[in-house]
Amino acid sequence: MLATAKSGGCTSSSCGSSAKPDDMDSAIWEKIKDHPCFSEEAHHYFARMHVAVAPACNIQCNYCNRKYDCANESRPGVVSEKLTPEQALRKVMAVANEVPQLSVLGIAGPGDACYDWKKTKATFEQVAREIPDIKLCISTNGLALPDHVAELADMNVDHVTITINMVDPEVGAKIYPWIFYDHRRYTGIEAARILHKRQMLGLEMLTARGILTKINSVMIPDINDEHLIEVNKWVKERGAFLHNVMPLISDPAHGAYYGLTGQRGPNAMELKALQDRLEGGAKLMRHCRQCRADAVGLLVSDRGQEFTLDQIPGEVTYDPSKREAYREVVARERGDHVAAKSAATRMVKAAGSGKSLLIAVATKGGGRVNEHFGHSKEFQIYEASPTGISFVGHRKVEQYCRGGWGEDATLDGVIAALAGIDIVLCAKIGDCPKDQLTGAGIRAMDAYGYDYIETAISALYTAEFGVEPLAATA
Ligand SMILES: C[S@@+](CC[C@H](N)C(=O)[O-])C[C@H]1O[C@@H](n2cnc3c(N)ncnc32)[C@H](O)[C@@H]1O
Ligand code: SF4
Ligand code: SF4
Repeated sequence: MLATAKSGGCTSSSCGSSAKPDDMDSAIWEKIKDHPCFSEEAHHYFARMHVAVAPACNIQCNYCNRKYDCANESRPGVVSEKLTPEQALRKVMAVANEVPQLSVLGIAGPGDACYDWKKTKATFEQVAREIPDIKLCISTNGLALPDHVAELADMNVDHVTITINMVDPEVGAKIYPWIFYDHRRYTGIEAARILHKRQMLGLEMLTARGILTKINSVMIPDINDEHLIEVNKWVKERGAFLHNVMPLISDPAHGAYYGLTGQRGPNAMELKALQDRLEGGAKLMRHCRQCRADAVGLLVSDRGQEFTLDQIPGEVTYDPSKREAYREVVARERGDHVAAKSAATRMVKAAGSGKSLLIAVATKGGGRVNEHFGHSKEFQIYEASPTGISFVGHRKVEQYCRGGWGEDATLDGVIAALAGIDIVLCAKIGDCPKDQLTGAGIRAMDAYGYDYIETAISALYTAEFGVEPLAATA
């Protein structure tokens, strides 16, 4: 639960605070307020799980090879075991009993949820009967999507992700070697043209039904990076709710075409630079973790390996009590956090400094600086600037400290992953890693351990630029 919180509860300053952005429609807020992917704010509190019931796919992307599987590997398309809808139901109930943060069930392959439709539909129908309040979510390449939009609406699927990497078939032909559509295989420009038309049609149909759509785009340097500006315009015009520009993951060991031919992915700063250029267009998602098709838990930590079928009892009965109790705690904590956040933003703006800071935060959820430096498998990246405090992404790292000891080689990797970062905030850090970070030009501090992230950043920002912190009141 939120046991790491230093303070909480419904303080007088926070009572009645709502996390709903002022410019957001209440009906939309109701749909996203506990969806960790559709709301950055919600991802500090709520968890998703994917069930790998849809292995078949109707297209080939040059970056995807679903045959390669590794339990330690966290990337899309990877799973340890494929499930039948009945096994998936058992797993969802077992997870719901153990992970109180669970709010969303997604089907993200490992192939395509709309192409492997019968299993997707059977899974959703069975789960919705047992756990009616769970949100249902799918991820698709869009080719088969228009055939199923009406059924998605009937099943109350409020959230759909379409992967759209191009709106120009010339670009598409460099990403997709073939598609399988209407009982035959298409290649080259013709394949990309059909895929493009189906993706646009699917998006328009979802928008017409009020289903929230997130667009995933894989950023592939020199193939579609500049072109994603055009993609962002097209999807915004057709009502996309979010645009998630994700980096290509490319490694020859994964066996995908791009990895084998040396196509590189972007580094963290290149990704951020493109995302910054896209600001002002379709709203960006910057907190995607590119999860496995069997991921479980808060986005910050994948607990999927705790819930393989051999660890789940043969019969499971859903008990809603833990999820209900957690929601009550979150409702209180969240109001407190919102009030703290707006006070922090005011402080940063009032500092009147023209400068920016890039800050890496070690956290295990709840919106607080509450993870030890050496235990972190990722850092959440925030930018404090004259416009306020914003979440700008995350950097995955190898856990530096295992069993009380830190490996120098691992620390070198962590430092490399933190390139461009000014300050690291964590709950605890030893002298040795702190000195090495300092040597690399990155300051690390644990003075703000267990504070809300934004509260810590505002105190740091004002201290940094020589302005007295303002009273954190409304
Ligand atoms: C595995 S796919 C499953 C859903 C569906 N077939 C699709 O492509 O949207 C989930 C997401 O992972 C992305 N993905 C797969 N392999 C990737 C890679 N090597 N690098 C970055 N993203 C990748 C896909 O583009 C898609 O957005
Ligand atoms: S559509 Fe999805 S599952 Fe199919 S090849 Fe592309 S990334 Fe992989
Ligand atoms: S891959 Fe991204 S959008 Fe999908 S569940 Fe993970 S964080 Fe959410």
